[in-house]
Amino acid sequence: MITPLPHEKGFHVSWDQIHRDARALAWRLDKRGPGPDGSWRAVIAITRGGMAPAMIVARELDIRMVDTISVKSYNHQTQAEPVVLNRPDDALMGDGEGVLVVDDLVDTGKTLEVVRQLYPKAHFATVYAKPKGEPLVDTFITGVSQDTWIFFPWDMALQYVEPYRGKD
Ligand SMILES: O=P(O)(O)OC[C@H]1O[C@H](OP(=O)(O)OP(=O)(O)O)[C@H](O)[C@@H]1O
Ligand code: HPA
Ligand SMILES: [Mg+2]
Repeated sequence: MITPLPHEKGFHVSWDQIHRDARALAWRLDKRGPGPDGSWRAVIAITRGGMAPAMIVARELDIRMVDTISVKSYNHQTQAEPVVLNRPDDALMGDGEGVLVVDDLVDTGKTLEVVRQLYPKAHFATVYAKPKGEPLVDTFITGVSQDTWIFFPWDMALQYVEPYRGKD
């Protein structure tokens, strides 16, 4: 028996696409920080999905202080309560003032809700956002419908597909 997927549509993102979109996110955030020149003082990546976008944002904005917070919410497409497994030193990040928290996407917003409680003054940025999560994110690049599952390049591989004529 085939178990139906909980999401009707698939949005497949290539490495090239995530690179372009994460760059667009960085450019949108440029000079919008609370520093005297609009700079941000640090980036926190929400692992694991936020690590690639956070690296690209930090590179574009020339931010060298980069740390991670480990949050696990999903097992494949099944959601559980988010658990914080590891987080930055409080002395470095404080209440999040001047800190960019970066993730690949916001879906229901539960992950960002947990991280926001830890860093109430941080700026929350994701590359993609679904409608339920939008109120939890300050800046994002592309909106995707709630019934869509986003497939990232690190979860996919190039695969052979049967020619159309060979299917029946
Ligand atoms: O808005 P939410 O409904 O909370 O979902 C969004 C979060 O879920 C995914 O992470 P996941 O927990 O699957 O871990 P991963 O980043 O290690 O893949 C994704 O990378 C976001 O962090
Ligand atoms: O649409 C999604 N794609 C990948 N990971 C996710 N985690 C929550 N929603 C998603
Ligand atoms: Mg994640």
